[in-house]
Amino acid sequence: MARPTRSPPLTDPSVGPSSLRASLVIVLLVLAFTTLYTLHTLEQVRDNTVAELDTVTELGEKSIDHYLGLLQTSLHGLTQELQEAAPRAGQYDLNKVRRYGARHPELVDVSLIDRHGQVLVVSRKQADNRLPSVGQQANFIEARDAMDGGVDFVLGRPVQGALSGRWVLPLRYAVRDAQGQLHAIASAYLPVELMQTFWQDAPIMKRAAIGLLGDDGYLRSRYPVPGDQTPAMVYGERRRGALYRHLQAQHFPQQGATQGVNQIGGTENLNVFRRLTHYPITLFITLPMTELYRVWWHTVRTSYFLLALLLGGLLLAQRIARRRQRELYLQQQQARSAQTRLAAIVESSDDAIISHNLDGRLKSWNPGATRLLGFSESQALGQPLDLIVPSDLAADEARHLSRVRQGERVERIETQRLHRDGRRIDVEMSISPLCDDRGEVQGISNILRDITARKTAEQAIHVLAYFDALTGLPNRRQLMDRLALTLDEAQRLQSVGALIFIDLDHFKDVNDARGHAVGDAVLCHAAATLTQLLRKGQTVARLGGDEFVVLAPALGQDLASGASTALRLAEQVRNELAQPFELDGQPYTHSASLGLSLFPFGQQTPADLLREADTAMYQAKAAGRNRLAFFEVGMQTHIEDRLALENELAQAIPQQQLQLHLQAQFDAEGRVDGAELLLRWQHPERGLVPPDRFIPVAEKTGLIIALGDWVLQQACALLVGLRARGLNTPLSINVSPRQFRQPDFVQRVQAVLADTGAPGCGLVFEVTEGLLIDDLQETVSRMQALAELGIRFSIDDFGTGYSSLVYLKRLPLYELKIDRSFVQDTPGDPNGTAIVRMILSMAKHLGLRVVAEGVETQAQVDFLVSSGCDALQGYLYARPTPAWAWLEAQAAQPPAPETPPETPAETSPETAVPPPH
Ligand SMILES: Nc1nc2c(ncn2[C@@H]2O[C@H](COP(=O)(O)OP(=O)(O)OP(=O)(O)O)[C@@H](O)[C@H]2O)c(=O)[nH]1
Repeated sequence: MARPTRSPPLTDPSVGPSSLRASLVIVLLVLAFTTLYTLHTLEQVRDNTVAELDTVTELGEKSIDHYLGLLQTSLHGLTQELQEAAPRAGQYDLNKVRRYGARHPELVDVSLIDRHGQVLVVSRKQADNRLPSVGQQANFIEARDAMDGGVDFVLGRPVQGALSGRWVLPLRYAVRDAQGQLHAIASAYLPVELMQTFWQDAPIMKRAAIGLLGDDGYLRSRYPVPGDQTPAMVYGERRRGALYRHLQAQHFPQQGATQGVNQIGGTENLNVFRRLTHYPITLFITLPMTELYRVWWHTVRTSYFLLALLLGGLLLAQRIARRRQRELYLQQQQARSAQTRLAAIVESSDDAIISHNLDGRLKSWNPGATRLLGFSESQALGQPLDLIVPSDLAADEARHLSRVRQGERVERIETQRLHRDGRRIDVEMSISPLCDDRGEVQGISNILRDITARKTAEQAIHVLAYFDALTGLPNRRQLMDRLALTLDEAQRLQSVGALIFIDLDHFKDVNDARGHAVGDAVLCHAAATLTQLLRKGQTVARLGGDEFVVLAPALGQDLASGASTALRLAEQVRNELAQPFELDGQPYTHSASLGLSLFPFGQQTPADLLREADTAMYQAKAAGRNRLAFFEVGMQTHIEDRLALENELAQAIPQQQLQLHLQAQFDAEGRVDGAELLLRWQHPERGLVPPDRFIPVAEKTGLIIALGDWVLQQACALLVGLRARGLNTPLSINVSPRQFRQPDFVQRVQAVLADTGAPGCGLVFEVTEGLLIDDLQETVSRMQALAELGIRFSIDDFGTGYSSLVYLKRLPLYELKIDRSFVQDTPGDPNGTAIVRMILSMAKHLGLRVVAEGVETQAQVDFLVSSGCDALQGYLYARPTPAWAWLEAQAAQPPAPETPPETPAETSPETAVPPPH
């Protein structure tokens, strides 16, 4: 494992200056943008408003200028009329003034005033007919001064009528003499309300006001007049507000706009103005800035709303991003500290913690791994995993790794790893996948724990628990375990095994005479001797003291064969133990008594079996020691006898103890129609051994092959003898399945026929139905091969096996032999009779000859002959006779005998029974 390196400390980006800076930048940007936008839009709104109001002032100026022009022209007309009609200066036709006043009802008090201010005439009738003087009135004086300066028309500042109390605009026109000197002034008053009607329909904005401001600083008109202002306040005072100050300062410019605090209302207003073309008056529209702002707000509020949304969104996004960063920071911090902790744990762990990539190259290696496996980190890293995996465990390892590659974990398995010095170390191993963020397996980690000490302890415990300390052999516990398993298996497979209980004879004496140590050595020697005798699957155990047990399973498939093998094994054990040996140069001999029990029997338990063998061993001790005893009563004798028979049968052929007997078969007329050869064993001590005793032994031991060959030889020789004597009697011999199935059976038969010169057609091979069951195909082809040599086939003991027309049809058969058990049942037993009839009918149907075996009574003969049986064989006709003697007897008889042959001297009395007719 690479050493943990100190990583630079993590800083929380969500609380750092950069985060604050980011927020600040956003806010500043938005503020800057907002300001610029505000200024820009405000300016736009202002420009638009100014443009809009300017259009209105332009129109207003034209119409008011025109209107005043009309008034001026009208008054000019009056003055011309007065001048032209005056015979001399000052002698004016005052009626013209009155008539003019009557024609212009919109004008209040049309009058003519002399230059001193004395009213000469006034259009409106005065109550007392007195004409006042206005010579002291400021606006008269101002007008006269202006007219003296050459101005003809003066639109004076508003005044309140002395009589009407109405505020009016004085219009004055100069009446001059022939020299152009001012002589009189024609006056008319225009009510300010009349002027206001001009503006009522003007397209100006709500809360805006429109008006006319004279260069003298007095308003000529204003619409509307705010409710808190009296006409005197509006028209009677000289203006001091921003507009007038601006006009004054700018020397009354033609047009323009200015902003400032208004005198009326005291509000900050935008003033747009245009000077009348022909009069010293400026038309203005004044609009409170609040109205402008309102319009501006109306224009921009959607944008501000969107902007606010944007800002809110940005701040929210930034807040979320900050939170994310914080979470990430915390996660990283946790991961970092977990990593540090893990690295420390890995570093200090006693376990080997290693990892490798998917190609099996080692990627990390902790000090624990160095301690456990001897390789330093630098020696191990980059090396293949095989460095530490024993080659015989590579397949296991590959299996584990393929599971881990699928994402599984392999937990706490016990295995071994290679140390640098080549030792194998027992380890407990857990393997886990190392996955990337997406869960893909990128590597594999191994945690290896040294379990050598535990294994050694387990081993020691196991040895103590299951092995005998002195001899190292399995002890009683282990024996009982194995016995239980073996017994189960034997019961399942139905194979016979044996348990041999061995107790050394007089072992106590060894201890007493030579000491315990020598006694121990003797026990070890016995253990070694027994171990050497063991075959695969067999167990020898020491129960304690001088008691040993040999467990030998699967000695045979049946009791007889199992028992005889067990007996041989036990004899061998006894023999070997009885062999003299040396200990420290001293010769020793000892013997042992053996008890033998076979299994499985019924519900035998391991304890039963051990007790039985023990009991048998005590019998052996009681019988004089150095011997063996079977637990089963009578079995020993039986087995011993059978073993002896096996040995003796092997000698029977070379010692010419076998004989061939012959039993003739007769046809319905009592003529010899054939003969069956029967094997007899004439034992020197046992006398005549019956075939049912030695044939099974021969079958089991394989001696049947040799016996079969001998019989075939003899039969052929006999056949040749018969033919030499002019007899064609066919001879039947029994062929055992084992003999028939020899791979070279056909060749052997062929060779014997050739050797002896016997004709194949003189031989009938009797086979049992059992032969036909296994591998029918092979049987058929072999029979056909033999049939080609002329040999015919007969099914022996027909009816006791698996009769089936299927195979009967397929076989090259010559005859069927009805088993004696059915023949004996005829004609009395209806079942037997029915079976025999059925066989006869079937044989007839298949065209086969039928021979009835075991015919003993005339009633049977009568039944069989009447039922169509072809040949009869049995004691009623002839007992088995030594074959060569029979041959001689046959040769001596005249040919074509009508009656069955006389039985030879040694035959039984039954053979003398007269033949059936
Ligand atoms: N040397 C030695 N002797 C042992 C050990 N365990 C038991 N013995 C002795 O073995 C002897 C067993 O004797 P037995 O089998 O009862 O009697 P025996 O002398 O063999 O006589 P038989 O069995 O009747 O032929 C006893 O004297 C035990 O003390 C051992 O581990 N070592």
